[in-house]
Amino acid sequence: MTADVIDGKAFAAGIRARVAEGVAAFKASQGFTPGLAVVLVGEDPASQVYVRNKHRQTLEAGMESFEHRLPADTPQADILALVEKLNADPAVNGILVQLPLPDHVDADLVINSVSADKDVDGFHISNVGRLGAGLKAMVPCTPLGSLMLLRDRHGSLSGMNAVVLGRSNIVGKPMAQLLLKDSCTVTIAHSRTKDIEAVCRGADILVAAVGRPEMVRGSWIRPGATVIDVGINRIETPEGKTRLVGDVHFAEAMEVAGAVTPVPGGVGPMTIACLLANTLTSAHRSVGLPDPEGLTA
Ligand SMILES: NC(=O)C1=CN([C@@H]2O[C@H](COP(=O)(O)OP(=O)(O)OC[C@H]3O[C@@H](n4cnc5c(N)ncnc54)[C@H](OP(=O)(O)O)[C@@H]3O)[C@@H](O)[C@H]2O)C=CC1
Ligand SMILES: Nc1nc(=O)c2c([nH]1)NC[C@@H]1CN(c3ccc(C(=O)N[C@@H](CCC(=O)O)C(=O)O)cc3)C=[N+]21
Repeated sequence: MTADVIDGKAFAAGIRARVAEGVAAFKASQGFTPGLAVVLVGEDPASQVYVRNKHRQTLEAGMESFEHRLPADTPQADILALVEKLNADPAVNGILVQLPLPDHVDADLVINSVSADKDVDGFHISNVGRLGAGLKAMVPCTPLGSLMLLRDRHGSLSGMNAVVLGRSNIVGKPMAQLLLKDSCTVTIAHSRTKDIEAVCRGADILVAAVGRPEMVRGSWIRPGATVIDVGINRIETPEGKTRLVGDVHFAEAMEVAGAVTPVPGGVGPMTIACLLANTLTSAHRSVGLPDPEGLTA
């Protein structure tokens, strides 16, 4: 049997179209345009591509995009001063500080200096706490996008066994919180997990976010399971070129799973679409409008 390929690219385009409609309605009723500010420190080439894509898609959704590129040796105080300025700017509804930050910068300090209401990444400690406590929060984009794909496929996730591979603050932990909120039975596996293959084989839903190219083999997957591959790994081919692969061995997964997200074209585009969705949500909340329909967790 061959698994279904979950088309994250197409799904993300649909989300962006809905965001664009929401932005148009927001402008008409409120008389101003929602805006997203992105702060990039340093010249990491992968980050540059990603930031450029975000900029283009933000404009396509009808929002304002403010890019702030700072040199890698920018003092921490200057970064904090920029964030303060963006916090106070009424034209800015969402703020994203691209990670990783250079070593001389305290990333936690910078993340928590962003106003929690404008924290469209959902990384601020009060959003982390709010999500954990089941309160209204800004939800991290990658887990939110993954959840949307799962809900689209299954409707209700209630009672399903979900295994999240990876326990980072930006993907693994918030993913587990969202699955728990949707009444899955959630297991979080990580580098110290014993017999990780057997743990994964118990999953109806397997979310891989480890950053290890093709670590999840076909034998790790329960027949018919839904596999969400968050990993983005650039590897060298035998011909000396590079290509992107996920944390899941795609060809093997296709033989066993019920559905698999590809890399590229799976979770990645959903992350950016959810960033735009979160920015619209933040604009709604800033003026006391109800959350936009179908774009939140
Ligand atoms: N598609 C998208 O939009 C995004 C994709 N990514 C990608 O997702 C992947 C994960 O990112 P991120 O969460 O930031 O990564 P981190 O490096 O922060 O976390 C990786 C996690 O995987 C666990 N892990 C590492 N090696 C193993 C192993 N051999 N066995 C079991 N667990 C292991 C680590 O365990 P421990 O805690 O024990 O060390 C850790 O919890 C990366 O490929 C990244 O590029 C990230 C963000 C967005
Ligand atoms: N504050 C912050 N928030 C983030 O959300 C954040 C971050 N920092 N730092 C880096 C990671 C990584 N990330 C990706 C988003 C989209 C794609 C994406 O669109 N990928 C395309 C392909 C891209 C390509 O071809 O290189 C795809 O999978 O189809 C990838 C990676 C967000 N991150």
